[in-house]
Amino acid sequence: MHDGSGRIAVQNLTKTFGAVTAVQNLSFTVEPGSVTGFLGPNGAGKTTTLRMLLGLVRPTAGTATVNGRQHHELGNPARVVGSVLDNGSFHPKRTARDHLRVYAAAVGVPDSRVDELLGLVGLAPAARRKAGGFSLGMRQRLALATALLGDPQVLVLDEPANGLDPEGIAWLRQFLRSFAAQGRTVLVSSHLLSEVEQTIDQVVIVSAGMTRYFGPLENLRQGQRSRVLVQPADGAALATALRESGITEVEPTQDGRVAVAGASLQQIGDIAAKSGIAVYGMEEQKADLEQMFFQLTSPQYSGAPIPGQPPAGQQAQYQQQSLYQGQQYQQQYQQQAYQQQYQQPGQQPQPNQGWGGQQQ
Ligand SMILES: Nc1ncnc2c1ncn2[C@@H]1O[C@H](COP(=O)(O)OP(=O)(O)OP(=O)(O)O)[C@@H](O)[C@H]1O
Repeated sequence: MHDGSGRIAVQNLTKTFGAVTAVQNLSFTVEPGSVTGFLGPNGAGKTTTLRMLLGLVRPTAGTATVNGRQHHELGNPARVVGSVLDNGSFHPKRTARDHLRVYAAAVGVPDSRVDELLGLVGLAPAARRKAGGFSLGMRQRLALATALLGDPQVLVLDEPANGLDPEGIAWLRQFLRSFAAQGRTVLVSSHLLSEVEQTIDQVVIVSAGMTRYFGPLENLRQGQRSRVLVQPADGAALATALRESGITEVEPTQDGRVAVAGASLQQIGDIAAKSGIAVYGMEEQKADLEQMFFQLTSPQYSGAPIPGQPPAGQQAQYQQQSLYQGQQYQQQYQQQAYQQQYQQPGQQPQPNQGWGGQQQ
């Protein structure tokens, strides 16, 4: 028997297709009661992972389970996990209603459920139209209705916003949130953070078939706190003055400015004025989650070592959550770039770089 938890657990999952490693030692968990985004660029291995979770592809190594069981062990899987992996597998001559009735019979639910779901996904007016003439967005809605027939505890959707109009996207967002609010589990893939950012509360980020981050989206946001870039006459003196005032997140930037986190423009200006340090400019940099996402996933394209990626074979321990880790790797990466910049012939560190040895 499965454990009924609604938990998705992916452990050390690997899939190779000949010479192509689509998924490499991937580990993450998805808890019930939340909407989890499964994010990564094209070709990152999202669909392959979901297909392994749904028993459509056999893993080369590792496991992907729902309720502690692999898909083929779930009994009547449609009652446990509903999924939309593609939206084109309808008999083109069959009406939406007939399509759902065929599946309802297979799952073992009454026809009344079909009409209920047609209404829920907004397809009631098109119930007697043939699916072959449906738009992409209508096919998405029909696919979702099919996934929901068995009233599953877990919903797995691959790029569900594809083809939906803005109204459809807003509806889907609302629907997924209320589904999760009932204590159910939602895993939804996308290659665009902006597309799912308002829907999800947890996130799994993959790149080149490997887990880059998983945990609350909020942690990722906090890691991208706003900061103020200050152009002072004397960076070292400003850093000292700020630290003496209890503002400790201060570091020099590559362009000779001072980056300050955890303080407002006004606070910094007041401290500088009190200490007699001239300030020629201040700029507030807002947190940019998209940028963070891009930094986490872009090495897939560049072939560069992935910051935050543990050495091969240690990914199971990498696991999650720690944005702190992510930040560390990011900083390490930035520092390397910084060092490389000044290692180039003819370039010297600027005089106000690295003061106080405080850069973290
Ligand atoms: N059946 C297959 N045979 C060979 N290679 C495959 C197969 N399925 C997937 N791949 C390869 O595995 C890698 C991951 O593909 P996958 O479709 O899982 O990525 P994805 O993250 O879902 O991408 P997208 O956002 O573009 O859908 C790609 O390099 C892809 O070409």
